[in-house]
Amino acid sequence: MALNNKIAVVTGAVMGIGRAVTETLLQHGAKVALLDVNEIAGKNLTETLNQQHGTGKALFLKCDVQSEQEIKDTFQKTVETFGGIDIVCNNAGILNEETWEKAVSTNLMGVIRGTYVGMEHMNKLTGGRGGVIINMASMAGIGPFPSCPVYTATKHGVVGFTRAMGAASEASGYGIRFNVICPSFVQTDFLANIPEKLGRFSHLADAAHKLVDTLGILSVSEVTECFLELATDESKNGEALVVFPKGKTYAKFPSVL
Ligand SMILES: NC(=O)C1=CN([C@@H]2O[C@H](COP(=O)(O)OP(=O)(O)OC[C@H]3O[C@@H](n4cnc5c(N)ncnc54)[C@H](O)[C@@H]3O)[C@@H](O)[C@H]2O)C=CC1
Ligand SMILES: CCC(=O)/C=C/C=C\C[C@@H](O)/C=C/C=C/C=C\[C@@H](O)CCCC(=O)O
Repeated sequence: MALNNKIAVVTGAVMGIGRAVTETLLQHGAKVALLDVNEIAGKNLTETLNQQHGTGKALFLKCDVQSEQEIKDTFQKTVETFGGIDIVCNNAGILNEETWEKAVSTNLMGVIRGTYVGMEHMNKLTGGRGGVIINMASMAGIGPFPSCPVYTATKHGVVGFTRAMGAASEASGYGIRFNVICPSFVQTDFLANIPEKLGRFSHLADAAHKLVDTLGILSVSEVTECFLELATDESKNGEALVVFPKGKTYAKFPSVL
């Protein structure tokens, strides 16, 4: 699928990986709705992006992915502004083992909300034109991360949900591909103040930092390369693409049948 003239929604689009995905989409000729809770930074970034890529290419919409209504309203506004939705990147996520309910509501439920509302506009069975939904999980969605069990649970959930949606779409004829990206550590603000975010597991921060030293840290552009691959290769559906500084590979899962 070519990205030129496509319409994308990116959640958590104002910083880090989401910003990099947004900029990559714009560089490839797509229009992008940037959804984020950070309104000031979002409006400033969107003004800059429209100066760089042409007026009307980027649209900021304040949205907390914990709110079903805000997701519905901002996706609808995207359709009204740009004329449809072809690509959704459910990227917004947090790590906080103390306020773990918020992490579940953001990381897992936010992805489910964004997927289901995106489908309302994209599903070929209900008048949509199909497309691709790419969810942002983590290596912690593949292997258990001892310092953050709830974060691990949310990301395992995102991987399983996305793979199941890919299978459901193939069986149903939605015309939508569903894929998930599982990065190891990525150089963003997300990695700041980790011990405070680990709560009752803060005693495991040193081990986690040792893991960072062992695995290394990805740049956001290494993650956007994975996004581009999953977005444009129409053979990819139900895939989990794992990316480390040493390289990337499609996860293989045991068959239970
Ligand atoms: N940085 C890393 O080491 C890794 C990050 N990830 C995942 O990638 C995604 C993005 O992470 P980063 O860019 O590193 O984080 P970041 O903290 O740099 O950016 C996250 C963005 O999401 C927004 N956001 C947070 N909660 C939100 C909510 N409820 N509704 C809407 N927007 C919200 C923030 O305002 C921010 O703009 C997350 O899902 C994270 O779990 C996955 C693997 C590694
Ligand atoms: C200091 C870093 C930290 O404590 C938390 C980082 C949180 C966010 C980044 C996260 O999405 C990346 C996780 C990467 C995990 C890598 C490997 C896991 O599968 C843990 C494997 C542990 C093990 O098998 O020993």
